[in-house]
Amino acid sequence: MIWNFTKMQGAGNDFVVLDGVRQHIEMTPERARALGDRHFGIGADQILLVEAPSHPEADFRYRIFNCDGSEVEHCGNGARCFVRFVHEQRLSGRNPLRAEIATGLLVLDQGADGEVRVDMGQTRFEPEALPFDTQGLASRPCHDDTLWTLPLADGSSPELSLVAISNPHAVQVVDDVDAAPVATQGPLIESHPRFAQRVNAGYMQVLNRNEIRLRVYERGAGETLACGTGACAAVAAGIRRGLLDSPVRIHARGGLLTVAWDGRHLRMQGPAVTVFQGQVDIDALTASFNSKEPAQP
Ligand SMILES: N[C@@H](CCC[C@H](N)C(=O)O)C(=O)O
Repeated sequence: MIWNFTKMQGAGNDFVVLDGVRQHIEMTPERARALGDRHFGIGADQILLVEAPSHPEADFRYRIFNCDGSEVEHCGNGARCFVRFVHEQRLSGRNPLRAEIATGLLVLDQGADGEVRVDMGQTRFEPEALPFDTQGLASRPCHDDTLWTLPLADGSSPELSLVAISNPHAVQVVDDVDAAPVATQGPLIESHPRFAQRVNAGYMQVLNRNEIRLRVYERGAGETLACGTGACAAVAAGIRRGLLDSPVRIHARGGLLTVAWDGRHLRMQGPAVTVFQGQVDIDALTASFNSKEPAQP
């Protein structure tokens, strides 16, 4: 079966975007893994699927798959690419657009400058929202936030802010984001058994009250060049810790995002770029991906 696709990126966080309105797309974890693979597939951090909505107030349903095949609740950089895709493919001329995600409705607006602004929906901070098992763990109040100390197998014990932007985030503050142990400690946090649905691990360096540097080890994708929901989580955590004031400029390795927070709504702004379009034989691709040698231990 041949699928048309579009390759897109938002601040270097890259996507394969599929129109599931005009073509029949049956996504599976195996197909998402094959599409996302950087050697056997097209290569992407996430696969985005645009479908007809089930919610009466939504224009489209927006589904997200990590490159490990897991379907997830939200993707901020992907949300901006979703708007550009819908407009460029002439699926709709509406602006703003309303997109249905697993946890509710997003409102997305493309400006004349090409930047897309997203109202990121509900934000929660209580451990059950991620969920995170706090039993027996040390914590301390920090301004309006609660920091949880999580002992890890590498001997480190980061102090984490918990934020759910529909998807789960654990954010820590570091002195120098370039020296942060993202590649080694990130996976230990991501798959820690206290996070029953795994977690995105954020590392934030505060430059001043309106500017941070950020790296994120993403659940199901590893470190990406930028993470939109991670940026929102870091800003909310930084404001709750008393370190930041809205709006905040976020320097990720792949580009610049801006996030504003009024205590209720998080609004994110940033680029969304089409890279190329193509066609893929999904059955042939999945078969060749599945025939590769298993990774050596
Ligand atoms: N890159 C994304 C987040 C994608 C989902 C995330 N890895 C998860 O599993 O929750 C973004 O821009 O927000």
